[in-house]
Amino acid sequence: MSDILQQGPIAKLPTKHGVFDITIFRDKNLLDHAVLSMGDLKDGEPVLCRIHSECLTGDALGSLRCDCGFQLDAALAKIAKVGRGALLYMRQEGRGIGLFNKIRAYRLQDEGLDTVEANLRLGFPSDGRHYDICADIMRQCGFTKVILMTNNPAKIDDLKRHGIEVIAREALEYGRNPYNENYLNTKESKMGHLLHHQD
Ligand SMILES: Nc1nc2c(ncn2[C@@H]2O[C@H](COP(=O)(O)OP(=O)(O)OP(=O)(O)O)[C@@H](O)[C@H]2O)c(=O)[nH]1
Ligand SMILES: [Zn+2]
Repeated sequence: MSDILQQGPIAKLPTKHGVFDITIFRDKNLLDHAVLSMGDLKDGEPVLCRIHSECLTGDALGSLRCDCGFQLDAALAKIAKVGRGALLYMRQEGRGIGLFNKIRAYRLQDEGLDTVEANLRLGFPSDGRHYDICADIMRQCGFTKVILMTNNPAKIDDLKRHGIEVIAREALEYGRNPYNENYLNTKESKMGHLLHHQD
C-alpha cells in the first residue's frame, strides 16, 4: 500500500537556476513533499535525481552547521544544466526527528556530543528516514531508473530495495567549512557516507 494519498497539479516554479515544474505529493501523515523537475521524465532514460531531506536551518536560513543548503543549490543547478531531472524535497527534517528535536540535538552537540551520539541520547535512531515513499513518488512521476546525487549509500540501498534501479551515483560534496567539518567527518566515520573532500 502506497503512503501517497494524493498528487496535486503541476505548476511552474521559476528559480535562479531556471524554470522548474513543481508538484506536491501528500502522504498519509499529511506531509507535503515537493518534486521539482525539468524535461521529460517518462521517456525511459535514467533520470538525474536528488532526494533532499528538509533542513530548515540549512536550506532556508543559511546555516553553516551542515551542508544541506549547498547541496540543494548544487543539485538544482546540475539538473538545470542538463535540462532534465528531478529533485524530491522530502519533509524528513532532522533525519526524521523533526525541527524541535533537531535543535535539541544541536544543543547536545554544542555540549560536545557528535551528531549520532546526540540522536541516541535523545532516544532516537541515528537516522530515522526511509525512502519507500520516494520510490513511490518516482514511479508515479513515470521513472524507475535514476542517477542519484548523494553521498549516502543508505539512500541507494533503500531505493533499490523498493524497486528503483540506481544506475549510478553522482557525488554531491559542497559547502565544507569550519562549522560543519566535524559533522561531515562523523557522517563519514559513523554513517558510512562517501566523502572524499572534493570541496
Ligand atoms: N538529527 C539531526 N539531523 C540533522 C543534523 N544535521 C542535519 N540534519 C538533518 O539531516 C538531513 C540531511 O541528512 P544528511 O545526513 O546531511 O545527508 P543525507 O541526506 O543523508 O545524504 P546526502 O544525500 O549525501 O546529502 C536533513 O533532514 C537535516 O535537517 C543533526 O545534527 N542532527
Ligand atoms: Zn542541514
